[in-house]
Amino acid sequence: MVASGFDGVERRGLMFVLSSPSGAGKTTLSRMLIAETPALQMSVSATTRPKRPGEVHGKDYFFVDHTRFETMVANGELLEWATVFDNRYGTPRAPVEAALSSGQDVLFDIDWQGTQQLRDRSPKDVVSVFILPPSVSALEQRLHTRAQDSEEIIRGRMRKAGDEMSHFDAYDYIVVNDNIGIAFEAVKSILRAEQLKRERQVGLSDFVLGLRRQLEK
Ligand SMILES: Nc1ncnc2c1ncn2[C@@H]1O[C@H](COP(=O)(O)OP(=O)(O)OP(=O)(O)O)[C@@H](O)[C@H]1O
Ligand SMILES: Nc1nc2c(ncn2[C@@H]2O[C@H](COP(=O)(O)O)[C@@H](O)[C@H]2O)c(=O)[nH]1
Repeated sequence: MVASGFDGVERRGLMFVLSSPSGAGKTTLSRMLIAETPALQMSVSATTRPKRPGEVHGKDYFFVDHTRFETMVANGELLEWATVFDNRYGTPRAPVEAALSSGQDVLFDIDWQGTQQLRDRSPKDVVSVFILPPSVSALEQRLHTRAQDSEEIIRGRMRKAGDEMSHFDAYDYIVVNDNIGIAFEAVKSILRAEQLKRERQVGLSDFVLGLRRQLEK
């Protein structure tokens, strides 16, 4: 729990999840959120996919081989895991649990399968946002502009975009990422509103009772 700034009022950390078809912009939005919200911790996933140019082990992902990934699964080291685009991806459990128990919010950039697993485990603590592209042509253009995947990989990701998008209705919020500034403001507002939800603020009853007592004096 973390103090909310008022005597006796504390807040439980929440799990803020962004999902989207590949290229819709969740990594970009995640980086913007982390840069502007010092108290928000990014969950760094483990993956068996090859490192892209510029990616840093331990910052963008923990790049591991299949054997290590399966060991992490067998040892219960992952909070959720899934196969996405023929690679394995999973969320290391320990840093997330440490952050949440100290009242810190955690940001996840994970697919629909992982979101479902987190929701099944902690339905009250998960806030999920699905990011949609403004059009299919914009999505394809973004994957090309990012210039980090081969033509074959881009084609594969475009083929699977429809399937990923079909899960939009399991999410709490939907944001269309056309203008990045507007999409960022929308995502930021969702996070702020969810942080202020009554049920996340522990000790409110006593706080209000204290205010009422002062009024009765
Ligand atoms: N609103 C936007 N307008 C134009 N380009 C954008 C916008 N949002 C993101 N981009 C660009 O689109 C590309 C893909 O974005 P990003 O890597 O954030 O997508 P992603 O959803 O995280 O993809 P993946 O699931 O493959 O990791 C990047 O080059 C990014 O700069
Ligand atoms: N279920 C999980 N999905 C994850 C995790 N980390 C990333 N992802 C998703 O994989 C795809 C592809 O990512 P990319 O970096 O290779 O482009 C994307 O949808 C991510 O959200 C995870 O730990 N669990």
